[in-house]
Amino acid sequence: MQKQIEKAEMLVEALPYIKKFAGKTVVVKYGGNAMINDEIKDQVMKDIVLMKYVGVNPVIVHGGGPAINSMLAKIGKEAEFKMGNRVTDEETMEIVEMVLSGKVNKGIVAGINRHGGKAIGLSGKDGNLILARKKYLMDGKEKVDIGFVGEVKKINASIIEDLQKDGFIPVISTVGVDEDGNTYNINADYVAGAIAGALNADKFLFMTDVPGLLRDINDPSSKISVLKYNEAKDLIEDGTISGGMLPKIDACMTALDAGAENVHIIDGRVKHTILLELFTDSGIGTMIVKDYRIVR
Ligand SMILES: Nc1ncnc2c1ncn2[C@@H]1O[C@H](COP(=O)(O)OP(=O)(O)O)[C@@H](O)[C@H]1O
Ligand SMILES: CC(=O)N[C@@H](CCC(=O)OP(=O)(O)O)C(=O)O
Repeated sequence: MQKQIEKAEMLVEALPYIKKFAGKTVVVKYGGNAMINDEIKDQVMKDIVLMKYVGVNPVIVHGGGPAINSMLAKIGKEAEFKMGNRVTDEETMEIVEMVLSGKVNKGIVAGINRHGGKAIGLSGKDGNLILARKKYLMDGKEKVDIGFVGEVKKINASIIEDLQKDGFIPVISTVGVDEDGNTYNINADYVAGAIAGALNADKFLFMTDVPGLLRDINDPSSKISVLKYNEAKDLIEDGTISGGMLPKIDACMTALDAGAENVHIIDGRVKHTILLELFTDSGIGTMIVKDYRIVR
């Protein structure tokens, strides 16, 4: 009996947090590296369903880099990245679309629905949700062409809002399209940031494979709990923020600039990390706050 009472008390403790987020939009970027463990993945699906049941409106934007890499390996093709972007030729684009908008997207949709949620899967092509244009990298003053890689031109947020009104949980793969119907591969972090901004999300969560932003990447205890804009600039310049963390920090700032509130990088390998972040006072991960804008 005592155990049951303790469980009931835990639920009651969550009440103020549940009230705080009821009716609010929470954008979750679910990174490919956070999806690797099936057991944790199933818990994430349950957490998302629970969020919806207590009145929160989750929007899931997912990656799937590791799944793309393993499909490329199966056809004997090596993955190549430049400044965090996959070099995407025509054949790679086909694989990216099959893996992200097919296997990964439908896997998440089925996982949520299996636990009683009402998820609907979309790619950026559905209703022109993610209008894109070709992205070039800059190497000094030189433009570098990396193929069918895109950047977000516009998010048609009304599609997401309509689905939310009808009680659906939108699950979005980050394959974009331009006005001529060309397909683009877009880094999921950037899309998630643009969507969180376009929806004025009340909370934007990055689920990845580190405890948060680390001062020393080899030391999990060096986690930075709160990161301000001006500090981010220094940490980028001194190389502390590198690789896959760069687009995340960039996307956090884009989302904050566009009107999102409460942006966090959290560890997707930890059980119930979303629930911990939303419904308890345990300060997990790294919160990114806006003080003043980085000029770079
Ligand atoms: N300062 C830092 N703190 C934490 N992680 C960092 C940092 N700089 C670079 N990273 C890298 O960023 C990675 C997360 O990005 P990424 O691999 O793209 O994951 P995801 O698939 O979740 O998008 C970490 O695994 C880590 O290797
Ligand atoms: C252009 C570009 O790099 N696109 C990414 C899209 C998937 C992604 O971002 O997945 P994660 O979130 O798991 O890293 C890619 O092809 O890997």
